[in-house]
Amino acid sequence: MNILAPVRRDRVLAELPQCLRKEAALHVHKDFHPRVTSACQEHRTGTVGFKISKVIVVGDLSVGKTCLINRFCKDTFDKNYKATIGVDFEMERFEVLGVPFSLQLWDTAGQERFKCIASTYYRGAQAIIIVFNLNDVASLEHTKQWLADALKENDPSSVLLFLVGSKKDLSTPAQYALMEKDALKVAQEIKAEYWAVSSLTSENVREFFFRVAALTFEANVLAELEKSGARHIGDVVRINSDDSNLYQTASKKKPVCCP
Ligand SMILES: Nc1nc2c(ncn2[C@@H]2O[C@H](COP(=O)(O)OP(=O)(O)OP(=O)(O)O)[C@@H](O)[C@H]2O)c(=O)[nH]1
Ligand SMILES: [Mg+2]
Repeated sequence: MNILAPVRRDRVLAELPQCLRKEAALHVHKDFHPRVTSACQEHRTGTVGFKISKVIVVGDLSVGKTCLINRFCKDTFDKNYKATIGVDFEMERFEVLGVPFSLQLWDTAGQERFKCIASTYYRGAQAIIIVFNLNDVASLEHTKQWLADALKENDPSSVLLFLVGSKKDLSTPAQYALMEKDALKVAQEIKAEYWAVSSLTSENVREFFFRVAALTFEANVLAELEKSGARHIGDVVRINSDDSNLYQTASKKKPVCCP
């Protein structure tokens, strides 16, 4: 008997959500990898349906990490700043191509004095979301350090990276355009997918988390297929091997940001 409540209707993904900017995307395929689609149709997704994927959210203090998670998970927004002390987490259940899939979203503290507690929770992440404030260029500059710290505890060759500009509602179109230019450069450098969101207005929040869920799911199923012997039938699974993968040529083994 399944004791878990059914997945909410608005957490069902039947198609691959698209990236925000093609210049800085993890990949630009229109659909899920064909091997993933067929594995889901044929119920060959192994343990993926039972797994919980860990996603960590890092970035400077007050950039809006907690608000971003709360907007998606609870559809709430608090205009008062309450610093996260250490870490907090939320569970989100999805259904992707008919397969249940769960994300554990770890909200970490940006304040220096809580950082050492928070960093002990970085390990085992399948995706890292680095948040900066679109109205504060220093917070963008600090993203590389946040990433370097998070990667010390994780495998850079398999973790998915997202660079998220927050508080989009506070910038004028001209200011946004300027900041976006710099942010796209950073995203390309660190091989992250770029997003811009507003937790106040909800702009792109749902689209962003759906993309995180979809890409994490896809990577999990491909890894599962590879593990279950895809190599034996001469059909090697390589997530980064397709032409339309923007970041295919550079090795992900050693990100630019890491010493
Ligand atoms: N206008 C606007 N304000 C926002 C937005 N997101 C967050 N804020 C405000 O920014 C402040 C900080 O937000 P938090 O989500 O608590 O920031 P945080 O990154 O979790 O901060 P730490 O927990 O200290 O690391 C709060 O006053 C929020 O109301 C947004 O999209 N638009
Ligand atoms: Mg917080």
